[in-house]
Formats: sequence, C-alpha cells, structure tokens
Amino acid sequence: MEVRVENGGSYEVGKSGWGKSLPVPSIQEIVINHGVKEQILEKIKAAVAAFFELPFQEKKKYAKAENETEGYGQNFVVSEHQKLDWSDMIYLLTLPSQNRNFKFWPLFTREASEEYSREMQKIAEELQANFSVLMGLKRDGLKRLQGGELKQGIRKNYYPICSRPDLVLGCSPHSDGTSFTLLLQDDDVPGLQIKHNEAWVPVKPIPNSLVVNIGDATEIQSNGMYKSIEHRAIINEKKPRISIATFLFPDDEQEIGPVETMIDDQNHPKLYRNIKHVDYVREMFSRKMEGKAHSTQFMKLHDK
Ligand SMILES: O=C(O)CCC(=O)C(=O)O
Ligand SMILES: [Fe+2]
Repeated sequence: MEVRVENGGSYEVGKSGWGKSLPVPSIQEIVINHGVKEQILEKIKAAVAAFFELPFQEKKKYAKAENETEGYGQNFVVSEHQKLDWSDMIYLLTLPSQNRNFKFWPLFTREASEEYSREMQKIAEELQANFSVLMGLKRDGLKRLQGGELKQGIRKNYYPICSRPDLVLGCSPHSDGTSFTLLLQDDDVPGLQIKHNEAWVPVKPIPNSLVVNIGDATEIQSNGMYKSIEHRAIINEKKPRISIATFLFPDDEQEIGPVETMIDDQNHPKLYRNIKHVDYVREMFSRKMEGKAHSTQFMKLHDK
C-alpha cells in the first residue's frame, strides 16, 4: 500500500482542498505544494545536522532539565529499566515568540529555526482553517475556540546508524498529542512508518514534502472523525537520519472536547470527554510511548 499523496491541493481550500483529499477517517497527508522555498528547508536541515554532529559536551550545553520538555535530551523516560529510543533530539517551544527560551537555541541554528518556524505557522493557519471547515465551523472556528493562535514547538530528531536496526526503534509507536504535526523528513533515508490496518506501512520520503500527521486534539475535537495517526520511526543500518517535527497545539488553559458541530445525539453521540489541554499533556508525558490506544483511549466516554 502507498500512502496517499495529494499534489498540493491541500491548503488551497475549496479547490482540491482538504475536504477532498482527507479521506474520512483520514490517515495522513503529504503536502507537496506548500509554498515553502526549498532553500529554507535545506537551511534548517543543514543546521540540524550540524547541531547533532557536535561533540556530546557541546550539545549538553542545551540539555533539558529533568521534568522539563524543552532542550536537548530524551522525553518519555519513566524508568531506568526502560529500553530507550535510538535517537538524539532537541525540542524547542517556538511560538508564541515571547515564550522562546533562547538558552536552548544554539546560536548558529537560530536564524534557520526562526525562518522555518514562521513558514510552518503560515501553513498551520491555513490547515487550521481547513480543519474548521471540515468540522462544520467557519474558517476561523477552531481559532476562536482556541482563543487565538495555535502554539508551536519544534522537535529535531537525529537517528544514528545501528548495526542491528532490527533490535531498536528510533522513535517508539505513538500518536502526537497535538492538533496536528508537520513533519519534514530526510529526503534520502526512509524511517517513518504509520500503522494502518494493524500493519506498519513505510512513508516513503518525497523530497521537500511535508507530512501532516493528525494529532490527538483533532481526534477529540472532531469527535473521532479525524483520527490521530499512530506512527514510529525505524533505524537505518548505513545512514543516519534526520527529521524535524513541528507540533501545533492548543493553549495550556484551553479546554478541548468534541465541537458541537461534530456531535448529534442520534448518529454521532459525544465520544470523548473534555479536558484542559495542559492536563492532557501531563497525562501523556507521564507514560512511555506505547502506541496510540494509550493516548486517546483514556479520553473516551465509553470504553470501546
Ligand atoms: O522521525 C520521524 O519520522 C518521526 C518523528 C516523530 O514522530 C516525532 O518527533 O513525534
Ligand atoms: Fe510523532
């Protein structure tokens, strides 16, 4: 099976837009004509590669504090007996810009990260407007519910080579606890896989494309119509791999729950409870990444 590719339409709403290209229930989208200059994508990839190639001592200067998510180092580590992902990563909160914590931003990556963050936000706004329309709201519907812009965080992943790739995973199975995620993959080295009909399906990299992964908040807000996508990353024996995940998510204080337009008592009863986004995230980070059922299941009103 090939993951569906929609040439661009995507965020030119109403033309070949999301209404058409997102099957219901959606699995995943790949956006090609996103309008971001190749040069900006190349620049961020080069900056990320340069960062991860630094000696450990240098990278450690950006280390995250225990119990914090921002900075260099692994998240979702809940026990010292846990098998860790075969990866290196740095996570930064990028928007709103007043929340930027520059002590975690390596100076030589700053310009590339700022530029990239700005471009991703333009796409995110357009996607959010499209999701609003798909959920029966006006274009600004989700943004209003949201009380403003989506927040943005960027996680840069580096997967070193491993002589026994069959024994490790780069990124354990999970769905993102976001509204949605824009993923820039390495052009040459495959690694991303999505779960579809109980099988792992590779998502072949298409140069300069962005993969849109639906996150848990959208699943909940759409009352289960647009399901978050379970995914993982595998390791390559010969080449290291880079990926850059831009997470778009609601404000901490925002309550997320199925939007009114997606509920109808007869055919589409409310399936998920409401929760403050910050509580959702707290719950998510207290667990290991163990697949998707783990993430949205606890939000279901009825256990099925
Ligand atoms: O490296 C990948 O392709 C996936 C990364 C990912 O899922 C994440 O950072 O949330
Ligand atoms: Fe992910």
